[in-house]
Amino acid sequence: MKRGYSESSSTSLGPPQSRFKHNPEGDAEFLEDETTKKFARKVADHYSARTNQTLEEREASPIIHLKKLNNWIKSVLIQLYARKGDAVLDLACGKGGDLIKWDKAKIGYYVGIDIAEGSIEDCRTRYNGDADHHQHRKKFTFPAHLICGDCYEVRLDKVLADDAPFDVVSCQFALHYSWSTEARARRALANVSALLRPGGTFIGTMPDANVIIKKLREAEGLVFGNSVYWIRFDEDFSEKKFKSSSPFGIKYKFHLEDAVDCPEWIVPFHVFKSLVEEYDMELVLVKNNHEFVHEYIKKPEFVELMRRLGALGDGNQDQSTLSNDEWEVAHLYLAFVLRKRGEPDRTQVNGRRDIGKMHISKEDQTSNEFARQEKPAWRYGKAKSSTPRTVLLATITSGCNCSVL
Ligand SMILES: C[S@@+](CC[C@H](N)C(=O)[O-])C[C@H]1O[C@@H](n2cnc3c(N)ncnc32)[C@H](O)[C@@H]1O
Repeated sequence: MKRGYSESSSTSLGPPQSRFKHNPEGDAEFLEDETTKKFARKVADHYSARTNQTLEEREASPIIHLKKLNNWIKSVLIQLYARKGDAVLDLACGKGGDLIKWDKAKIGYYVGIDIAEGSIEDCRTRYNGDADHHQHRKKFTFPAHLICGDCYEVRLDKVLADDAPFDVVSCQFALHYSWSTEARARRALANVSALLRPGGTFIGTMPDANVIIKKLREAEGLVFGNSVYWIRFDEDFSEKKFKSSSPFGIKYKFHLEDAVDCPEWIVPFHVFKSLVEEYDMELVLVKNNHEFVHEYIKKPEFVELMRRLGALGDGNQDQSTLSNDEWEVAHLYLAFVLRKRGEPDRTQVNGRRDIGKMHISKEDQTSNEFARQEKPAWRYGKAKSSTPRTVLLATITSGCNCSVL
């Protein structure tokens, strides 16, 4: 496993695979139609255009407490599942907002990938010591490799052959962007599975389909929301029913003040759960973010972190706290933990916890809003024909603490 400096490079790849069977070694090209590409670009452009905020701008955000709450949730996941020396793959890493969290976990190596060029550039700046944000911050203790590319289209096992296997893969608030087609959803999971070591952990946060569909069904029309967000479904879904044969491509427009304004896709969790099993991963934990907060806020180490982050005020003079509307947005998301099947190679594991202790409790099973419709079980859709293409990935590599580019 390479952990030091390697040259920047461009890689041209065409993602292979059968669409309907897990076939990691398959080499048939799968192709995306123009609409899929257009939406992936729309998402990339949206995030790319979001500039870094100053500390003052950030504090003035109408969703500042929600941002802090989300950071707390991600920190808890990282503290629970990352261990000293771990090799970490951060899929859809964005501007590197989790770099400090990984540093606190004392990881040994970090690879961050995002489709948005602007975000990867901001991530690089942050890693190298951004003047505005981390003026007094010490350098990160782990070497990093940053890549701009589409994690849901490209075969990352080829791109990251020298970096794998990883102990932890993380995909925070981003996996649902892969659910625009079955091929992309499969590519995302095939990438995670191929890059995790046996016994390795996949942690993430994504929209909770059950909550969103329930809200849609309760709404008068196809739009619902509050003062900080709205969600709008297309007319195609005016009956608010979803065919069990098509669990992919259920698109809605998501607007979150000062954060998101782009197309997103529903991830029916029970389909997700059966799909991850095809890719040799098993569910360890799933909790709606409300439940996640209620559970982990009870633990002394995480209460203190919450106080420091200030999502619920600092317990002293600072009376400001999460608004009801921000709390409603938190309900739209869930946190999950998956484990790659197989026995970890103990000679290569960096003193991590006994993973045998993890289990799925009864409460971890989410209620299934989809089951209310007439066809309870989802089946996977049929393939559409497609034409060949290749994908360019630009990679930026940094050695131990050295600035890059
Ligand atoms: C809500 S942001 C989350 C960023 C980061 N994970 C965090 O928690 O701060 C979603 C991220 O997903 C990235 N993204 C969306 N589609 C992607 C794709 N196909 N490949 C890689 N990144 C993608 C976006 O560019 C954006 O940075």
